[in-house]
Amino acid sequence: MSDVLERLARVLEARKNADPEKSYVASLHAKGLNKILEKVGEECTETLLAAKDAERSGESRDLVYETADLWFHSLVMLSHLGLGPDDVLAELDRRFDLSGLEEKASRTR
Ligand SMILES: N=c1c2ncn([C@@H]3O[C@H](COP(=O)(O)OP(=O)(O)OP(=O)(O)O)[C@@H](O)[C@H]3O)c2ncn1[C@@H]1O[C@H](COP(=O)(O)O)[C@@H](O)[C@H]1O
Repeated sequence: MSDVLERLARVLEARKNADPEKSYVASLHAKGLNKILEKVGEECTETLLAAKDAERSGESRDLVYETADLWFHSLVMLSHLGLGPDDVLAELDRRFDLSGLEEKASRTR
């Protein structure tokens, strides 16, 4: 799996102290949590609409694009609150371990 989340998280962290006139991420931090949540909500709605379109048309490019926007703005939200992708990945990892799926898969190999 790519390390893009880690690299992006480092950039987002650095943008907390950047000039809001020069950086989109810094401008979101400067506007505050409500603006960031508004963007997460917008991108969520756009993702749902793109998923319905993808089902109808069989074309998934817009869905991938909107999902990237949603993930990106979710990462900005986490960063604003002192969290990062590692926190979410650790939670997913914990749930995966709990499910025992990995162990079951290795038994059938
Ligand atoms: N991955 C992204 C990324 N994805 C989406 N966006 C921006 O998110 C916005 C999407 O919101 P909309 O589609 O609603 O566009 P908009 O109407 O311009 O937005 P608003 O005026 O409503 O806020 C656009 O301005 C996109 O440019 C991103 N902006 C930045 N990044 C990454 O963040 C890094 C830092 O960005 P800067 O802070 O701009 O340097 C970059 O190097 C990129 O890697």
